[in-house]
Amino acid sequence: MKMNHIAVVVPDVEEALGFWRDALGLPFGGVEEVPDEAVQVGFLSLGDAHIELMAPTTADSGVARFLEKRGPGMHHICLEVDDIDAAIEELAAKGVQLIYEVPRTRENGTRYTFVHPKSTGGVMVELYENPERG
Ligand SMILES: CC[C@@H](C(=O)O)C(=O)SCCNC(=O)CCNC(=O)[C@H](O)C(C)(C)COP(=O)(O)OP(=O)(O)OC[C@H]1O[C@@H](n2cnc3c(N)ncnc32)[C@H](O)[C@@H]1OP(=O)(O)O
Ligand SMILES: [Co+2]
Repeated sequence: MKMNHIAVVVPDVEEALGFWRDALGLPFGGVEEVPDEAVQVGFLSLGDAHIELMAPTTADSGVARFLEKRGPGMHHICLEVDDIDAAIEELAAKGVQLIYEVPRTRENGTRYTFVHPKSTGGVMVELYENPERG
């Protein structure tokens, strides 16, 4: 298992690049819309992991509520697993609450789910199926 990304909620991705790309100098991969999650995201490279900047695109999403309630800041960490179905089964059997019991699939084919913060002591954990997995 390895760290894939750390996600930061921001009001505006382009504006947040002023620090993460322009001041810190992290390579930026461009802005993408993720309609399934009602977010606009921008990934910046950090070694073989990433920073994911995330801005809500609707007012009634979990991310919008997070921004409303808590303001901008850390939203989740994303860990890579080799087999997301096995990981979900194993975690569920241990009483861990998964947000998507059936993994969602991103446009790039990456399958993912989230562990509810209530099961982790308050840190939302996203699980990505290792995109290099054969
Ligand atoms: C771009 C795609 C993908 C990627 O490729 O990386 C992404 O990263 S998409 C990221 C956005 N999508 C998600 O976050 C989906 C999973 N999240 C959810 O389904 C919801 O946000 C939630 C976690 C189930 C919360 O539901 P919500 O309807 O917002 O309820 P509340 O606002 O009442 O929150 C309940 C409870 O949980 C606390 N909370 C919410 N978000 C977080 C968080 N990120 N980290 C820690 N805690 C969080 C919230 O504070 C509430 O706690 P209490 O107030 O103590 O009840
Ligand atoms: Co993420």
